[in-house]
Amino acid sequence: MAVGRGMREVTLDVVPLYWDEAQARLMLLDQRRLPHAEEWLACANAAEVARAIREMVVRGAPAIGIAAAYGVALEALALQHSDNWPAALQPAIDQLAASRPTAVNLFWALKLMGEALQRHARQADLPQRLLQLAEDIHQADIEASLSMGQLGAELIARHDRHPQRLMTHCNAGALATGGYGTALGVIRAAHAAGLVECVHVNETRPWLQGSRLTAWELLREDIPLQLNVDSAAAHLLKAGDISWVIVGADRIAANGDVANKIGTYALAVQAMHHGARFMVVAPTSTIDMQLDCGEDIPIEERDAEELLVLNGQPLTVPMPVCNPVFDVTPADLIDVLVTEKGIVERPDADSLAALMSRDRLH
Ligand SMILES: CSC[C@H]1O[C@H](OP(=O)(O)O)[C@H](O)[C@@H]1O
Repeated sequence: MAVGRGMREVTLDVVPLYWDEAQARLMLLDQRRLPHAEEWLACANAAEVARAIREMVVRGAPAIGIAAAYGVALEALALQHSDNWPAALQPAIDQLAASRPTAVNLFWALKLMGEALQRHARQADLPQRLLQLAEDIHQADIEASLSMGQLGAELIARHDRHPQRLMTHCNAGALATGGYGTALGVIRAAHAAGLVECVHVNETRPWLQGSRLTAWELLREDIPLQLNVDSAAAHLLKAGDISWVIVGADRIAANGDVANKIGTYALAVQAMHHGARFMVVAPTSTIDMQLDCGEDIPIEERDAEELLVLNGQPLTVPMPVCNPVFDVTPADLIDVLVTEKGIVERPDADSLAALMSRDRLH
């Protein structure tokens, strides 16, 4: 899939979801099966999309928002001849909103779809308009990732033009977005510019987004990596030869605090202590200007089974479990935020407000 309206053509090796025009279905690459199998799930309505989000068939803040947008379009196509059309769509939107609580992109996309629904409620082609909006949201996300990749790689080059050792956490790659990726988008662009000696990939327990998803993406493109257990990150940073820790985000509060995969906060403290720069890469659809600070971000708790069972096999015996799957990194631990609207050094409330008032760079 080649993309890039008015931008350099980039071939996207991995796209985690697409609209199947012939079947009128949303196709999702089942990320629970990767890297061992590439299986696609066809979604016919909003309930199936909501379940796929909840069960992490599709995951990653931007990808969740895009999938939810297609979910609204799917439901509109299914309900367009029902009695109380288009009011009948609201339960589906509510069901999608209830699928996962932390990634604000989900609510951002549903808000856009809801506004379009109101604006075009009396149009006979309302379902087609909603589908076009979902496709536009998807395309805009890909273009945002391409822009952020370039901006982040140029920033890395400004600090040091030699090949460098980088570290990433979880999966903020093509699989977490509409394609190309946020943190991995920067790593892809940096690798293309000859700036990557090695990517240290944190396995990211318990769901293993690093060892199963990020590693799968990097191996496919021959981007050099080394996998490590999460608890080795501090030891690796202590050696002093990792120049950047680069991560994605699920929700960024108005003061610059960042919610991301559990373990990100510890990584930011370790990076600060050992002199590695900390880069967060996220489209502005991840910024929640309605939340003053990170302590207000809802943190998802997932099932105990994620810690106790792996691939259907018990890892240990049943016991009480605490499984928060996100944490909040205070803005003062973040060296730079890369968005499609530009770069913010040392993000805070003022610089984020200024960023959000900017137009997109291109
Ligand atoms: C580009 S956003 C990716 C973001 O989402 C991941 O969470 P999950 O796999 O639970 O959806 C993780 O926080 C990544 O940084």
